Amino acid sequence: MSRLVVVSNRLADPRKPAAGGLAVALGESLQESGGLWFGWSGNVIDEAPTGGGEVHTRSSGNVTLATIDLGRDDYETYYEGYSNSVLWPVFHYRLDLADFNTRYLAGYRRVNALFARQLRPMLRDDDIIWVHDYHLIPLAAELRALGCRQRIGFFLHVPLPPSLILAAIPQHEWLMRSLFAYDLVGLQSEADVNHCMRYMTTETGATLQPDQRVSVAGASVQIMAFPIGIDVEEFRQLGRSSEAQNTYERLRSEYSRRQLLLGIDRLDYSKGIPQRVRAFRELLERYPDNVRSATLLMIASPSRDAVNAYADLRQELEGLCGAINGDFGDIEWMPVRYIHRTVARKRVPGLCRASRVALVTPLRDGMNLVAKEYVVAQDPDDPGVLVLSRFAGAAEQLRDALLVNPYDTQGMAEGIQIALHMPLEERRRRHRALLENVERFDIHWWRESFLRALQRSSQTSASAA
Ligand SMILES: O=P(O)(O)OC[C@H]1O[C@H](O[C@H]2O[C@H](CO)[C@@H](O)[C@H](O)[C@H]2O)[C@H](O)[C@@H](O)[C@@H]1O
Ligand SMILES: O=c1ccn([C@@H]2O[C@H](COP(=O)(O)OP(=O)(O)O)[C@@H](O)[C@H]2O)c(=O)[nH]1
Repeated sequence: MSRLVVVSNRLADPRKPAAGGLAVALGESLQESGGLWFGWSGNVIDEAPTGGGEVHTRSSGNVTLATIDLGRDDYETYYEGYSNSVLWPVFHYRLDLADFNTRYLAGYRRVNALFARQLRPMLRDDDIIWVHDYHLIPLAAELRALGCRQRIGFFLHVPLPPSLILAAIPQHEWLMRSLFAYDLVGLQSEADVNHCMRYMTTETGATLQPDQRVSVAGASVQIMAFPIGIDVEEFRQLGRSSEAQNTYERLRSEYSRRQLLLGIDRLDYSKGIPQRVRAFRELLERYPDNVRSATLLMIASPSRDAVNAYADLRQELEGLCGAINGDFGDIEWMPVRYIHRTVARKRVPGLCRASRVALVTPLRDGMNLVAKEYVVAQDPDDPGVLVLSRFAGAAEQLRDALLVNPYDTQGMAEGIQIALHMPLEERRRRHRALLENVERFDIHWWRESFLRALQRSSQTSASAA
C-alpha cells in the first residue's frame, strides 16, 4: 500500500489538540492512515544555514513528523509577506489589504524550492503526496523539476476568488499555472471551483475537458470541490472529557437566567469580528429586551500579530468592545466578554453546548470548522442556533443554519433576535438537518474522497499521455 505524505506550512502533533482548522483536520486525518507529515517547525532562527538546515524527525504514533526551521528573512518574506500579506488578503477578497512588495515573492519561491529539496530525499517512488494550502502552491512544480513522478494532489483551505480579483496579483499567471504540476486540485466549495475553472479558461487559455479537467500546452489538472469536515467522533469524545463537562456546567449555571452568544475565531480580519460586535450593539439598541440578558462571549485567539492588518484589527476590536461595555454595561452585567487568548481545544465542546446561539459570521472563509463543531456539541433535545455567514464555505452545505450577511448590521441584528427566540420545534428540525450533513461529510469522507479522486486522477492523466 502506498504511503501518505502530507506537506503543509503549519504542522502539529496529531495526538495533541491544536488551534487552527488546518492543523486540526490534518492531524485527525493522518492519524487514521499513518504516514509522513512534512512542514515548518514553527521555529525561526536568526542565522539560517545556506541551502537550508537539518530536517528534524520524530514519531507520534504511526505518523512521522519531519520539520525544518525557517531563517528570519524567509519567515518574514515567505510567511508574513507573500503568504499572509499577499495571498491571504487577495484570496479573501481584500485587495485593499494586500502589500505587493517584490521582496516577498523571492522569499516565497525560495522557501517552496527549499521545501522541495528537503523533502525529495525522504520520498519513496510509490508515495502519494498531498500538499496543503496557499503557502505551497508552487511546491509540485518544484518537486517535478527535481524529477518527482509521484501522484501529487493539492488542497486549498481558503477561498479562491473570481478571476478579476486574482488577476490583481502581479505574478498571478505564474502562480496559477504552477497548479498544472498537480494531478488533482481540491477546493472547499463549488463556488471556488467555478472561479478556478473560469480563471483557467480566461487567463491561461486552458480548455475544459470531461471530468472537471482543464488542459493547456500538454499539461492537465482536475479541479474538484471537497468540503472539509470534522472528526465527529473525536469531537464527541472531547465533549465527554471532564474539562468539557466542567466548562459546560460552570457556564450553564452562570448563565441560567441569561442567554449566551458565542464566537470562536482566530483574530483575523476575514472572520468579520468587528461587524459582529456592531450587529450585537444594534441588537441591544433595537431589541432592548436583550439588555441585561444577552452576553456575547468572544474568543479571539491571537494570530499573525506581526502583520500590520492584524495589529490594527486588534485595536479596532478593543475600542468597539470597550465602547459597548461602557455604554450598556452595569455592575451586574457586561454585554461583551472579549478574550484575546487561545482557548484549549478540550474546552470548545463545553463552550459550544452552553451557548444558546453561535455567531459564525466571517466576511469570507474557506470553510469554518467552528460552525460544524457547534452543531455536533449541541443537545439534540434542546439545541442552540447556528447563525452563519452566507460567505463562509460552510454555508454551501449548512443550508439549515440561520444564514446572514455580515455586511448588513441591521439584518444581522434581526437574525440574532430570531435565533434567540426560535421555538424549540424549529431549533430541533434545523439541528437534525445540520447534524446529518456534518456527520455524513466528516473528516473521513473528506480524506477518502480526495485520495480516491487523486488515485483515479493520476491514472486518467497517465492513460491520456
Ligand atoms: O497557520 P496560521 O497562519 O496560524 O493560521 C491558521 C490556519 O488558518 C487557515 O485555516 C483554513 O483552514 C480551515 C480548515 O480547512 C478552514 O476551515 C478555514 O476556513 C481556513 O481559514 C489557513 O488556511 C491555514 O493554512 C492556517 O494554518
Ligand atoms: O481559541 C481557539 C480558537 C480556535 N480553536 C479551534 O481552531 C479551529 C479553527 O478552525 P476554523 O476552520 O474555524 O478557522 P481557521 O482558524 O482555520 O481559519 C477549530 O477547530 C477551533 O475549535 C481552538 O481550539 N481554540
